[in-house]
Amino acid sequence: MTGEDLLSLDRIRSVLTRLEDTIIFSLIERAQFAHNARMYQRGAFKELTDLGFNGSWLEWFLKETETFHAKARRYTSPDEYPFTSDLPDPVLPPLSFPQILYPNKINANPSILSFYTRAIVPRITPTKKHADGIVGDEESEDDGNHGSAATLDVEVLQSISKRVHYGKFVSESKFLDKPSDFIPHILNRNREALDALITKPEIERKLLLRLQKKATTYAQDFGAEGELMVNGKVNGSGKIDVDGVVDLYESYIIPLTKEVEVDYLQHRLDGLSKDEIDKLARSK
Ligand SMILES: C=C(O[C@@H]1C=C(C(=O)O)C=C[C@H]1O)C(=O)O
Repeated sequence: MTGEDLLSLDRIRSVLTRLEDTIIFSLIERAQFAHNARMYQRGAFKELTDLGFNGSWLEWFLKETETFHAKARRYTSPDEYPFTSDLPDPVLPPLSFPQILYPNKINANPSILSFYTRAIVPRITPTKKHADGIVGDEESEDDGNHGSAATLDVEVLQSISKRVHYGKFVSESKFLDKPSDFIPHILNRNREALDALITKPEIERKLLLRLQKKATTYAQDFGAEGELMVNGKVNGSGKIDVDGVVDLYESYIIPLTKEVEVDYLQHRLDGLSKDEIDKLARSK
């Protein structure tokens, strides 16, 4: 596949569509376990502070998992971004990937980790509604499955991270399609104009409709039995908060993908001479 094929917007969008399934299925799996709020609180596990690690249980899981994956050269791939900083070098020589993206250091994972632990996990995990109708408190919302739940959290986070950072490929594709549209706004550092250029409302609308259908179907066909609270009421039919999946995309994943697109474009001319920029602007 040539660099041009790899940057085909249709091909890139088909990868984004496929990642919807990965994200939904990993959310369904995570939703089988309790919120386990302690897992996201720094210093909540004495076993970790005794080891000298002051982060949360999930941050420790990410560090341990990503340390191994880094040694296996996972993060030399242009579509893989770690949540953990200061990872070891790969034990294998890096694979040679075609240089498709313009060199950049954009990593949106801190934002992804924050919205996932604060807004998504509490919403998609079961809230026990006790016989007296009182929703469970933090203590009762812990099923002790801290290893299984964190393993699934890492899977969800890795799939959301891949999806959001694919915004770089989207931006490179749109930029090369019409550099003259973007260059004036990059030079003027006009984020608003760049955001308007990359935003495709119809694509977003169709995506959210498709997502609603997928999440409903998958939840009915693949979710485990169980009553979950959705917006404060027991949702006996669904096995995952379908509205929560759509909201995840509408309120977090799409806006963050577009932020990555604009961040990428803002640095797309870094290091180029005036002549090189003028040549790009004249090309299309
Ligand atoms: C990803 C794209 O860019 C933007 C972001 C989208 C998203 O995150 O789903 C969808 C359309 C655009 O507003 C695209 O054009 O496909």
